[in-house]
Amino acid sequence: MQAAQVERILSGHNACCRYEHTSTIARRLQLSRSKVISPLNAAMMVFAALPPRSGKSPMQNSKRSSPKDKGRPGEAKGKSEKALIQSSKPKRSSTTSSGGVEPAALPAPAVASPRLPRPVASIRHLTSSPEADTQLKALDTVAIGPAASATEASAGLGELICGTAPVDYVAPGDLASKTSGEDFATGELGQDDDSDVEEDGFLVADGDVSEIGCQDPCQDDVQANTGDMATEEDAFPEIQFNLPNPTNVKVKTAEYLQSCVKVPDCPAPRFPEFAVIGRSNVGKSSLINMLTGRRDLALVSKQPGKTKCINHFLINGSWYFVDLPGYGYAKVGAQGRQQFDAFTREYFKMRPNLAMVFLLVDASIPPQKVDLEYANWLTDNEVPFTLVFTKADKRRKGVPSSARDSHVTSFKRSLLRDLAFLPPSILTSSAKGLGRGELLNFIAGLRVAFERSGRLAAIRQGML
Ligand SMILES: Nc1nc2c(ncn2[C@@H]2O[C@H](COP(=O)(O)OP(=O)(O)OP(=O)(O)O)[C@@H](O)[C@H]2O)c(=O)[nH]1
Ligand SMILES: [Mg+2]
Repeated sequence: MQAAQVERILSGHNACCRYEHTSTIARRLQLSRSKVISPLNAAMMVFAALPPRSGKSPMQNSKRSSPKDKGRPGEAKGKSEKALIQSSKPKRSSTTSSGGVEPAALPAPAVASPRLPRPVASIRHLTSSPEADTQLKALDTVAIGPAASATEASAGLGELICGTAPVDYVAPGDLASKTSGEDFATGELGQDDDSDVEEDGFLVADGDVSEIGCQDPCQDDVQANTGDMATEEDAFPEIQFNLPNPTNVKVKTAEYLQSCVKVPDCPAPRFPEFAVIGRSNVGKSSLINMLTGRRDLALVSKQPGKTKCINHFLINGSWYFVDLPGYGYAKVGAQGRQQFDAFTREYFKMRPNLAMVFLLVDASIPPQKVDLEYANWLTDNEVPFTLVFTKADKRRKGVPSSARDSHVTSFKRSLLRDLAFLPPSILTSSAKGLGRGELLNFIAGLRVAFERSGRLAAIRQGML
C-alpha cells in the first residue's frame, strides 16, 4: 500500500480532514503561542498524520474471534486471566553475574507500530527556551476566555471532523431517568478500598478516606461544583472537539467478547475502539459498567489489580469498549507490573482501530506523578486521549468538597508544564452516573468522525 494511495482513500472519505506531519503542527502551535495562544490554530489541526506506513498491519494476521466466544473476562478461550498472562511470559531468563536470576526481556512487538492518522488530542511543548518558560508561567495567570477557547476551537474542529449527527443518537432525556446512579453502580461502588493511594507516584497507606454511598446527599454538591469547575476549565488551553449536539446515545446491547494479553489476539479491528486506562483502582471497570448500564459487565473489585488482561466488550454490535489492567499497583510485583505495562503500551501503539483512549484520573486525590507521566507517554506516542476524572462523588473526612475541583485543576496545571494544549476532559462518578451522557455523546461523535476519517474503511479493505 503506497502512502499516496492511503492518502487518497482517506481524503476521499473525509475531504475536510487535513493530514499533516505532527511536528509541523506542533511547530505551528508553538509559533501561534508566542504571539497569542489561539486555540483556533490548534483546532484547525485535528487530524495529524505521519506518512502512512506501507505494508500490512499485524492485525490482518490476527486471529478473529466471534461474539459467540463468550465467557467472563479472564476466562476467554477457556483460559483464566492468570493462565493467559503465564502463557505470555517470556520463557528465557538469564543468570546475573551475582548469581541471581534476572527476568528475561519481554518479547519485542512483532513489527513497529503502524503510523496511522489519528486525532490529535494533546500537544507537547516542543522547545524548552526561556521564552517558552515565560509563556508557561504566564499560563497559570493568563486566562483564555471562554469565547476564545470554546467557541473558536469548536468552530475549527466542527468543520474538520464532523458534519452530521450519528445515526444512533436518541432524543435528549432518553436516558435521563436512569441517571440516579443506582442503575449504573456496580455492587461494590462506594466501598472503595483506599488502603493504597499513591502520593506523588509512591504507594502510601491512606486511612483517611470518607466512604460515600449512592444515597449520599453530596450529589447536589457535586452538581453545584461541576458548574464552578467548568468556569475554571475555560481558563485552560484545552482542545475541544465540536461533535454533534444530541445529549444522549443509547447502549442497547453490551456483551463481553474475550480477554487476551497480546495485541494480535485482539478481535478483528473492524469497529472503532475505545479503551480505558489509569492507575489500579481508579475505577476503569466501574466506568465501563456505568456507561453500558450493566452492573457486572466488567469485573470490579475494591482490591486493586483486578483487571489483568485486554478485555473486549462489543457495544450495540458496532463499537468496542476495552478494559485494561491498571498501572502503579505495587503489590502486583515488579515483573507483573512490567508485563501489564508492556502489553498495554504495545496495545496503544499497535491497535489500528483505536479511536480514543480514556485516561482515568482519580479526582478525589491530588495529582499523581504516574498519571502525569502516563499522559506524557500517550502524547509522545501520538495516542489520542481524553482525561476522565473519576470518583467525583468521593470526599475525605474533614476535606471540603471543593478539594475535588482543586485536584482536577492542579492536575491540569501540572500537565500544562509538559503540554501546550490539554486534551478534552470529563468529570465522572460511576457511583452517581455523573458524566454518563456527556461521555456517551462524546464517544458517539468520535465514532462518526472515526468512520469518516476513512481509517476503518482502509482497515476493512486490508490496506492498513
Ligand atoms: N466512591 C466511588 N467509588 C468508586 C467509583 N468508581 C469506582 N469506585 C470504586 O473503586 C474501586 C475500584 O473500582 P474498579 O472499577 O475495579 O477499578 P479499576 O480501575 O478497574 O481497578 P483495576 O482493575 O484493579 O485496575 C471499587 O471498590 C469501586 O467500587 C466512583 O465513582 N465513586
Ligand atoms: Mg478493572
